[in-house]
Amino acid sequence: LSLPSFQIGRPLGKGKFGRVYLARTKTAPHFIVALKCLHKQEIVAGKVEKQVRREIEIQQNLRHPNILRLYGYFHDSKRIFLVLEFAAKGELYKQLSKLGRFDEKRSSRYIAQMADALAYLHKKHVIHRDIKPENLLIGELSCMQETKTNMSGLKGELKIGDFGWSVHAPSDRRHTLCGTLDYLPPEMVEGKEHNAKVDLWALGVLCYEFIVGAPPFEDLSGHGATYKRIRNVDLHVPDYVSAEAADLITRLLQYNPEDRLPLADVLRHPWIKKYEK
Ligand SMILES: CC(C)CCNC(=O)Cn1cc(-c2ccc3c(-c4nc5ccccc5[nH]4)n[nH]c3c2)cn1
Repeated sequence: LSLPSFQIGRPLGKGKFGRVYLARTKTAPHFIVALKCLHKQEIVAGKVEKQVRREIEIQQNLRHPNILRLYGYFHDSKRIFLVLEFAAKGELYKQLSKLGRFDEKRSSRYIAQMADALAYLHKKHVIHRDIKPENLLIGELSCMQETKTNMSGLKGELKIGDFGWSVHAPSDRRHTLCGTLDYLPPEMVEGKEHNAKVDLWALGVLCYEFIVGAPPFEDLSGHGATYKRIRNVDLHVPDYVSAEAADLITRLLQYNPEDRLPLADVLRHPWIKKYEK
């Protein structure tokens, strides 16, 4: 695996440490991949060498349909190249910005896929800690998967695209900084120690944002106001949201991490089961 074996295509986006390009292997079978180029001196300057090694280590060992694959990596004197899975339908948050919000069927299927991926991660003692629309991609469903997993009529399947990826796309809806604020649970806002249940809180925030089109505690008057709303779990569910969806959101957005609905129960929740067929 090395650079000359790839034909490089258009840029797909800018990650935190570098750019991502559409790429294809020169020899048959022609694999389409997302090739991410990291600059070594940026990693050294950013003192993130250990973090990048750890993220590569983690992502290389993960195998789940809703987690973006890292097929491998190679480097030359100045750069590290990550050979990542190509998600055919691109970045989820662009679809969310375009549509404003998703209907409950699509939201339910996406939340079920996220719960499945998080259950897999937690079993491997990986806490994601950064679940938000900017880190999610939408893949292509093969016709086989379409039938097998009853995802008929769904627009592709979700892929958690990062373990350290933030896009600085110009059209991003929110300033990257406060975007990260919206998904923080009370225990992290209050600087207490946290565990895997932070992902349950984030799943609740994600579910709300899919259906409503904005995160539940967003307060454009500033960080302090958002912190306060998170700490007070100041949640207002609009009345167009179905009772089952509101029930799942409320059971996840619990101040006390121990009170949050476990992933196994999320996957059995009526709002998830009702769209499974
Ligand atoms: C920090 C590093 C060591 C961890 C490894 N993970 C990443 O680098 C995370 N990452 C994933 C990407 C990424 C970005 C975009 C895509 C795409 C993609 N498909 C598209 C289709 C249409 C329009 C845009 C698209 N982007 N597929 N796979 C991707 C992968 C960028 N950074």
